[in-house]
Amino acid sequence: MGCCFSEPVDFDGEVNLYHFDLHRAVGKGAFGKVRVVEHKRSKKLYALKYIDKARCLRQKAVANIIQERRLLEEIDHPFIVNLRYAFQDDENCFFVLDLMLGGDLRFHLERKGYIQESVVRFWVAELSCALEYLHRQRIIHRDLKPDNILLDAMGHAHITDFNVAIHYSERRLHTSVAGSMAYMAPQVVSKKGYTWHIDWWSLGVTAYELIFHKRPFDGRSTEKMTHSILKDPLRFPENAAQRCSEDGIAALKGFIDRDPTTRLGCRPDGQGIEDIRRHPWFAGIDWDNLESKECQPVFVPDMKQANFDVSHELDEFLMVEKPLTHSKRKANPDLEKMKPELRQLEEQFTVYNFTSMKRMSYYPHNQPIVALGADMDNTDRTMLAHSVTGTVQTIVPTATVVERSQAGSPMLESDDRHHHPPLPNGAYGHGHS
Ligand SMILES: Nc1ncnc2c1ncn2[C@@H]1O[C@H](COP(=O)(O)OP(=O)(O)OP(=O)(O)O)[C@@H](O)[C@H]1O
Repeated sequence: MGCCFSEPVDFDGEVNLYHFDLHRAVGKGAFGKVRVVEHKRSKKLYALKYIDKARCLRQKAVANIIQERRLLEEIDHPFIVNLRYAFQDDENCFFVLDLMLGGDLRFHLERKGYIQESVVRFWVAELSCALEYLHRQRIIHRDLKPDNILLDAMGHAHITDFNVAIHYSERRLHTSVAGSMAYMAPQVVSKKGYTWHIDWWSLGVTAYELIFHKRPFDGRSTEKMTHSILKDPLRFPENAAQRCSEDGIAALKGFIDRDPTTRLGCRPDGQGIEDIRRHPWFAGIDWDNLESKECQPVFVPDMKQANFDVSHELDEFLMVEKPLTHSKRKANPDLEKMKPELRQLEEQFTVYNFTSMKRMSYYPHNQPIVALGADMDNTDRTMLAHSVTGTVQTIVPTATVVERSQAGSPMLESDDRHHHPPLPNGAYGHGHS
């Protein structure tokens, strides 16, 4: 959808939606859509995630959005979906993120039925680098699962969705229940206190699910699920040997270890990544080239078809949902007259522009991390030509709609931020679908 606003765009002023051309919708989040955008001056492609302020207020998620915005500002890593710009208009808050045209792992799992061990091993290696980096930045993701891992057009894996991520400190353990139940570590569900070790458990559960298309712990109610996570022995399907090598099974057992002091990746000195690098499952990984994205991914997404659920844009096409349009901000909004949460968004969801602002760390001893750059290479541009062309008004679906099974809605029972009302199933969350 091109901009019909005739005034020239002020690229030297603060970044806003007029700096971008809007293309296809590629995903749907809890508070709005995700669509491909092109920066009008640099011609680079990004993903625009927009958050409907009114919906965000109704679901009492303002603090989460601001927290996500702040955390993303501190992060820049090759295997993380990095923030490039942030801004707001009167209706929405916007995140402009690295574009991932390869789809999320839930999509691929549903499409394929299960994922080959060698593919999962490669992703786990890349994701291990990202997790080690996050933990060094003192961030716990808390919601690692196939839905929150996105592939770029080449097939490299990236962590996204920092909705319930938090900073940790050595001084206290967290007790809030946050994340998606099936992937929660025993230390989360038991409420006895946890820190960054929990992300390695979730990575293990994710890898298990991708290989066997089955989760290791399950239960129809919160109680049964909690019991399963705390007590059920880790079992593997009967045909496990056909899908996974002994080294692979050993690595899964290493990550899905109830004891965080012996869990793979969790050495007390923070050097657990060394144990992963040395683990026989990863023997074939060239770790030095891996982090610089010089290793060829084992699975390359098929870019001739859409790697996302195309029904998202049908909502707009059929006018079920209002399409996103460029709109000018009201000059000088009266903060005094605003609802407190709206005012908080107005004041705290500040503008971010990676080209002019250094990555901020809220921890003084951490050096600011210089942005790595968000170059969209020619491969991505070609992919766009194949799969993301067209404007929202003229879009017709080009691929079969794949049913996405929900992996359990993310939930947050917060002592870290604010309280969220219980969902009908008794879990706590902010109404994610
Ligand atoms: N950077 C990106 N590039 C391409 N697609 C993306 C990108 N970010 C998100 N998407 C797509 O949009 C979907 C929703 O995004 P995301 O999970 O970040 O939203 P959310 O509001 O946090 O939603 P939820 O918490 O319900 O998962 C993703 O599952 C993915 O398919």
